[in-house]
Amino acid sequence: MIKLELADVGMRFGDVVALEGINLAVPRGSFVCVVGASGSGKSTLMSLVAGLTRPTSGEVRLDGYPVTMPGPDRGLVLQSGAVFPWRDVERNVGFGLELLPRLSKAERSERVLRYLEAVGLNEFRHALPKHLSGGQRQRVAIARALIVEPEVLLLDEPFGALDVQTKEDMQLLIRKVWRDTGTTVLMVTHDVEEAVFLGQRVVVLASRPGRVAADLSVPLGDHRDLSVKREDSFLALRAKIEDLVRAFHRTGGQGPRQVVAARSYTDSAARTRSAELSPPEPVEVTRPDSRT
Ligand SMILES: Nc1ncnc2c1ncn2[C@@H]1O[C@H](COP(=O)(O)OP(=O)(O)OP(=O)(O)O)[C@@H](O)[C@H]1O
Repeated sequence: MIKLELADVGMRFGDVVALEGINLAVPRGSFVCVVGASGSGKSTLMSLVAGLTRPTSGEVRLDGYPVTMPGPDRGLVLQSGAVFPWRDVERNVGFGLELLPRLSKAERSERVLRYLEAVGLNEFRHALPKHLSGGQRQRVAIARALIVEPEVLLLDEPFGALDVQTKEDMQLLIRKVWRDTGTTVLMVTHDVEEAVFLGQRVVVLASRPGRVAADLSVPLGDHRDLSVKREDSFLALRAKIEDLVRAFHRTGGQGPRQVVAARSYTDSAARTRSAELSPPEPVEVTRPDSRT
């Protein structure tokens, strides 16, 4: 059942420990969001899962096999919504299929059409990216990642640059795509509201070093519309997670005495029950080393 797994993953950049002892299992078909303050290692984690970089310790596994490089089994969408400016929408979306030579021309056309429709871009199929809005360009990037029908969709702050209205449209779109295709989604975002709305689980990263501080289930069911964001249970969970992000965030340069959380909190039991969640008590501790 486990699809994607990070086993004791660590990542150092010289003296900087970006990630340390990350253990995370993303089961097949699930939607997991990772949140954390700036510098907590979210993009580093995504880059490891995408296979763009290798961890300095531990292993990322997909279906039990180590991830060592990028592959069509993982579709990656970045905040920038990188698209080829010289290709029209249709040829941008169809790009990934060029790497799948076994498909016939008719199959390619059918798939391009299906994914253009899925992201609502059919009428823009012949437009160049420079004539699209930011949200439309991001739809192109999502369709291009989805069209190869990856095992796992990796979303790295994909809606970070969009206005609120477009962002919410995209959130609804990605939930629909997830439900319709049954793909596995791992998303990193600094937006806690977005993480709670989209995820079945929200993983909180502590910073310096990046590690899993909390892993909470979102007991909101899989059929959500935007009105859920105003419900008390949603607002309460959002507030708890925002408190956790704050509690586990360390800023540098403050000397040996820092406010950090004393222990990690992993609500693994909550993955199988819709239970009341309780955050850790952030406490003031004296760190043995003063390196920040
Ligand atoms: N190539 C690199 N070389 C050196 N340090 C790096 C490199 N990439 C990341 N880091 C460091 O690793 C830590 C985690 O960075 P990362 O970009 O993964 O955090 P993040 O949570 O994605 O931050 P943000 O939300 O600001 O994008 C930071 O301290 C960062 O300075």
